[in-house]
Amino acid sequence: MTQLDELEFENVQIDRHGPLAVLTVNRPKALNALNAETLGEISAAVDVIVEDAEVGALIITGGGDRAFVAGADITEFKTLDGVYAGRELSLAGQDVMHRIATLPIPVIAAINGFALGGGLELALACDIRVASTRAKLGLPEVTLGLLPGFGGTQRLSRLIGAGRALDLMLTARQVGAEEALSMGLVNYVADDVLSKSREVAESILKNAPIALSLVKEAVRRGLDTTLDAGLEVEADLFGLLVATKDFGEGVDAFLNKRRADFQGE
Ligand SMILES: C/C=C/C(=O)SCCNC(=O)CCNC(=O)[C@H](O)C(C)(C)COP(=O)(O)OP(=O)(O)OC[C@H]1O[C@@H](n2cnc3c(N)ncnc32)[C@H](O)[C@@H]1OP(=O)(O)O
Repeated sequence: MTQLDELEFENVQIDRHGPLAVLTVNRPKALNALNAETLGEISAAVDVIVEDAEVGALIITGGGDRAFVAGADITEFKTLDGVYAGRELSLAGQDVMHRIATLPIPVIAAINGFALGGGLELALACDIRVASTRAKLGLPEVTLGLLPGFGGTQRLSRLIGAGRALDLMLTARQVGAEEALSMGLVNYVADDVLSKSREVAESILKNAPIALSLVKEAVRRGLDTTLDAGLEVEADLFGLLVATKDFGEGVDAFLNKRRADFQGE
């Protein structure tokens, strides 16, 4: 099995800091635009991260000091011909975003600059978004005669509501970090986005890992169904957690006024 530390890619860099992995999309000359190679590398990296029991949280960020990710690589659009090729590109991008969204560990987008088009869609696939004060976020696909095809039409509407999402998608305007915060598009704004993301990750990592994973699952599955069905999912997952050793540890730690030592069991 490939180890995380052994991975070597052209456009993606993985760093490990104990239980925290940092995935950097690293094509600064193209503002980290997602060409096919980079999408494939992100996907491969995520596959290895999911297998690595030592990794408890992931931060995704962009290389260089200007961009998180400035979208899908527009230079590759020139070779797109026809409905079928367009649909395949969209499905391929959606698949990568889905892999990130369904990772069993918390994922934080450290948005260190432009997060446009597929770049914002990448951030939307993460659980928590931290934006730099210099960040610019938007879905400008209609300026190219496209729509956000890496999950943006669906995830943005679910996150901030259809009205706000349609405003961003139809005007193609870019919003700064403070406006993004006010509309719930990002969770935090910080000067040092990586350090803030690490701080958020560390506070998450104090908690029980299986509980974190099932919180994600409950929210994700609930968004795709009715309230009644979502409440069923919640009760099922709650039941599973009550059967974990970590639940016993958490309750015992509370009652004995000590810090819990969760093992992910
Ligand atoms: C399903 C998903 C669809 C999509 O994601 S569609 C794409 C959505 N994204 C966009 O439309 C954004 C495209 N980029 C821009 O509008 C601009 O860039 C910025 C506003 C982000 C920054 O502008 P400035 O400061 O003037 O920089 P610069 O000279 O345009 O960019 C530096 C280099 O980066 C390349 N680049 C930027 N974004 C992309 C991209 N999305 N695809 C391919 N290349 C990109 C440029 O071309 C250029 O390169 P060079 O130095 O060789 O001229």
